[in-house]
Amino acid sequence: MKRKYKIAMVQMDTQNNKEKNLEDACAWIDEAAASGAELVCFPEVMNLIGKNTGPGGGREPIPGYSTGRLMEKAAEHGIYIHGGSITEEIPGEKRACNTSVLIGPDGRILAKYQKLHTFDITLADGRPFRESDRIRPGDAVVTAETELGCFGMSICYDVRFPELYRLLAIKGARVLFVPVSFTKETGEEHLEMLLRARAVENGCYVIAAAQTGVKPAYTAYGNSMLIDPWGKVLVRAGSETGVFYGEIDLDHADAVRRRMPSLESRRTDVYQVEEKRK
Ligand SMILES: O=C(O)CCC(=O)C(=O)O
Repeated sequence: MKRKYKIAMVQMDTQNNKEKNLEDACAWIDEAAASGAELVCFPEVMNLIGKNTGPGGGREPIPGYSTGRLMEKAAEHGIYIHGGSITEEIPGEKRACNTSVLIGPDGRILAKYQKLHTFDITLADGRPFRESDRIRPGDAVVTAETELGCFGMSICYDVRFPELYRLLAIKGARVLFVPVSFTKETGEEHLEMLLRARAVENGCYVIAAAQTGVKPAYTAYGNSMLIDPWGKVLVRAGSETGVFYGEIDLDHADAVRRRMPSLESRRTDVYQVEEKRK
């Protein structure tokens, strides 16, 4: 297993033109691979965000067109790609899923995760935001054992539910994916705090590749971040699009867990976080 490697986070301003979004994504993968990144990570709904795509619009099966493009690129460069998320068509279902894939260096999908917590809130200006109208939540906690270590999967609003990340850590995750498309208002107040908390409490790296720019329903916050297991912000983007590089060092992650053994000090005789469906 590789203990130290370079990663790339792609910060995107995904709009209502799937072909352009994917062309941009592929160009960024080429750039990241050329610079030696072994893992390239994308934000939530990386392939299409638009008014006219309609409720659950732009959905695709997985594997399908968008994931296929990423799979080809992973195989071409022999790298891992975390596909942020796309809207997944579920046969026979009215609603789609908000789904992440992790693709291995041979171009195959190693893990698939469907967002567990749908973002249903009233925005500060009074407008309702109801992701569950078009997105059916998933029902599985997903980790992936790879040559780069064990990854834990999650998406955006999930970051507000610490039990999920505790479970991911208990299942062995050392690096947590949190692809985001946070609203500017909640991002400014909460994103860094939530990402750092999930990193510190679980002794894990957190990779949060983000959407930026003005979308039909909200302005995305940007600020892609890589956080180390001690809670340090190693890399932080602003509101610009592009590729941001950082390093994962699993020996450092081990050292942090030795220094602060909170996972080991849990009182499972008094309380327990439990996975209900496997
Ligand atoms: O939790 C938040 O404040 C934002 C979440 C969000 O935008 C999402 O899950 O799509």
